[in-house]
Amino acid sequence: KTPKPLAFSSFSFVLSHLNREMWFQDFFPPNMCPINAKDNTFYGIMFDAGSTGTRIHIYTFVQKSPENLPELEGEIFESVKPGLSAYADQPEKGAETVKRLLDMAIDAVPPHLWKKTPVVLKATAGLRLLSEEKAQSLLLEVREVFEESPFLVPEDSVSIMDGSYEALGAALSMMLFAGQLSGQNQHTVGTLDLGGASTQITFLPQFEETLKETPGDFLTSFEMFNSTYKLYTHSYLGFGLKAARLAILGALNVEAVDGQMFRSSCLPKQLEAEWHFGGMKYRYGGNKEGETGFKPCYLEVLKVVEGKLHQPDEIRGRSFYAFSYYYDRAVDTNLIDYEQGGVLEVRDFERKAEEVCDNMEKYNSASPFLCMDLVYITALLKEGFGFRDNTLLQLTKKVNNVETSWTLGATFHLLQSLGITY
Ligand SMILES: O=c1[nH]cnc2c1ncn2[C@@H]1O[C@H](COP(=O)(O)OP(=O)(O)O)[C@@H](O)[C@H]1O
Ligand SMILES: [Ca+2]
Repeated sequence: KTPKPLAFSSFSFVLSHLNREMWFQDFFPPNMCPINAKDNTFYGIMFDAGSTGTRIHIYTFVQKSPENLPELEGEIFESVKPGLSAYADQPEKGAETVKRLLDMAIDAVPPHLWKKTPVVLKATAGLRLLSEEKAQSLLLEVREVFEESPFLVPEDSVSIMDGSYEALGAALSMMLFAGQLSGQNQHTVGTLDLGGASTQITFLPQFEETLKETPGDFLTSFEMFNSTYKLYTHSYLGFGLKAARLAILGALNVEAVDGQMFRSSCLPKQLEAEWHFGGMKYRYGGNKEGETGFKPCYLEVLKVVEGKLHQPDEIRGRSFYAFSYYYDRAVDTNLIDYEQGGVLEVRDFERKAEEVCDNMEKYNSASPFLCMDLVYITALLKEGFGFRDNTLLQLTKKVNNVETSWTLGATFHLLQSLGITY
C-alpha cells in the first residue's frame, strides 16, 4: 500500500469551521468585540531562540468583518546564526542580534499598531543547557532591547520556554493548520521535532489506556475554544541531533575534552577533524583500524537511545508530522524535495542510513556526520519512541507559505491570553 499524504486544510478553512460564538468569547472578550472596525489587521511577534539560531516570526492576522473570524494572513520570517547560547560570555552582543531582527518588525508593522503588537522571545534547549547565571544575563539584555522598542512587552516576555510548552506550541500550530480544533476529529495530529539540543514528541491520546499508562509529567492540558485538550507531550533534553552526536562519540559530560580524540564507527575511516559546539572544541574521527558501517554504527547508537525514552503503545499505529532535522536530513539525502516535503515511512530512513553508512566514500562530499545522523534518526524513531517500520511521517516545512513551527501555536495562545484583536 502506498502511503497517502495527509491532507492539510487552510487556516481560514479551519477558522470558518469553528463555532463562532465560542470563538468570540474566547478570542474577543465581550467589551472588546470590534464593531465597525475599519482597519482590520493585527500582528504578533515571536522570537524562537533555538540552540543553532535565532528566528523572528511576524504574524499578520486579518479580520475581514466583525462577524467573520480572523484569519492568518501571512508571516514575515528571518533568522540569524549562531543562536543566543553562542553569546554566553557576551550577552550584549547576543542581544544585538535580536535587535537587528526586531528592526525588521519596525518596518513590517504599521506605527499605529506598534503598541498593540506583543513581542515575545522564547528560548529552547540551547539556553536550557547554559548555567542559570549566563542564561539570565542574556535574557536580561534581550528584555532591555524589547523595553526600548515601541512594541507591547507582556509580562514574562523573555524566557526559557518549558519543553512541554514548545511541544504544545508545535501541536497547536498543526491543529490550527489541520482543522483539528473544530472539535470532532482529534485523532491525527502528532508532531515530532528534532532540534540541535533537544527533541519533542506530542499527540492527542485517543485511548483511556494511554492516559492511564503515561507518567503525569508527560500530560499537559490546555484550553482552547472552550474545550480542554489533554496532550501527551515531552521534550527530551540532550536528545537533539547535535547533542546526540556528542553522546554517540562518548564526549558528553566528559570533563577534559581538550586533546582527547573521540572515535566512532559511524564516521569515515580516515577522518580526523575538530568540531565546535556549545562553546567547546571536540576532536573526532573514524575507526581507523576497526569497523565502520551501518551495523557497528547502529550498535553504537543503540546505547544512547535504548530504554531511554517513554514508549506509548498508541503511537505505533498513528502518523506524525515531523519537522526540523528530520526534514533537513531527508532533504540532504533526496528522500524528499526541499520545497515540497513529503511522506516517508520510518524504514525509509533506515534504508537510507544503510546506503550511506555502507558507502561512506561515495558520500564524502556531504557532512561527515551524515551516516551517524541518519542512524540516530532511525534508532530514535524505532528503538527510542518505538515506532513501527511502516509508521508514516509527514515531513512539512511550510503550509500556505507559513513555517510549521511551535511559534505559530505559541503566538496564537499569546494573542488569545492577551485578548488582542483589532
Ligand atoms: O526557521 C526555523 N524555524 C524552525 N526550525 C528551524 C528554523 N531554522 C532551522 N530550523 C531547524 O531547527 C533545527 C535546529 O534546532 P534548534 O536550533 O531550534 O535547536 P533546539 O530546538 O534544540 O533549541 C534544525 O533542524 C533546523 O532545520
Ligand atoms: Ca527548535
